[in-house]
Amino acid sequence: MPSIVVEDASIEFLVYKYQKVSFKEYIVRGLFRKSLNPPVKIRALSRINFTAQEGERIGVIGHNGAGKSTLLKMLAGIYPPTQGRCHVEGRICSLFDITLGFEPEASGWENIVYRSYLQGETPATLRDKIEAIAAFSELGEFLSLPVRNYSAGMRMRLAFSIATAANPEILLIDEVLAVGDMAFQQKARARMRELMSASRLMVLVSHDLNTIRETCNRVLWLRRGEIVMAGPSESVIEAYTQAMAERAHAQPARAA
Ligand SMILES: Nc1ncnc2c1ncn2[C@@H]1O[C@H](COP(=O)(O)OP(=O)(O)OP(=O)(O)O)[C@@H](O)[C@H]1O
Repeated sequence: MPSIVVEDASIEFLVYKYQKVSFKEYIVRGLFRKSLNPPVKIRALSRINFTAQEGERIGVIGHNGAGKSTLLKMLAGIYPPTQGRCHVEGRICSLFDITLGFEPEASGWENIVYRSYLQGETPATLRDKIEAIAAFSELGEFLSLPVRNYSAGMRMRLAFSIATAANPEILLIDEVLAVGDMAFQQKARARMRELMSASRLMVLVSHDLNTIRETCNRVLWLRRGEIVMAGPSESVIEAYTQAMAERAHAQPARAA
């Protein structure tokens, strides 16, 4: 049975202020015996606790930089927690950063095969799906060409067609994807809806509160890496919108 258990999990990133240290900086900082490029700690998630079981549809909301994508990446196993524990049981499909990691010199067909294997397909299961993936992408003859020749939209179509062909137990989605042109977007939205209703556990990050309201039964509201509130979608969204309204109201007053 798919499940998620997150216990006291935190994630910290160490970032360096400068990508390169200029000669001037080298001299000035050397003069004052300061470290040339000291690392800065960014605490993206702080002591997160939550569990999710089969049948749950969890929405994650919050301001820019609140830690939503980091939470999703932790669940996908991309960022392990630097403290605490994150245990996810079940086959995962991650719908974010989907165009990363294509083999540019390989053809569209070859990329379908490589990626599908990474998603857990076997030669036997892929045999039944490969034509459907190709047809959904509508890339036709282009599938025989190296992916480096594709436009950004074509790459997105291919990535989306492959990623959504999996039958995951756990679906992790960051924002609603804008994929390809208008006609393809309609098709993609329908495919997303099918996937969402077929998945047994879903976590959706979005700024679109209507989408969250329509799709999720539980919501986590994050602020500066912490959970401010967790509970039934309607009550968390209401509290969040109220906090946003108060904030918008307070800002002009402060500026005045
Ligand atoms: N790979 C990384 N290296 C360093 N810092 C990072 C990294 N990824 C995220 N952060 C930092 O972690 C914090 C949370 O970022 P995150 O992308 O999770 O926020 P978010 O809520 O998804 O924001 P948005 O709504 O803008 O997409 C930010 O301060 C960000 O700068």
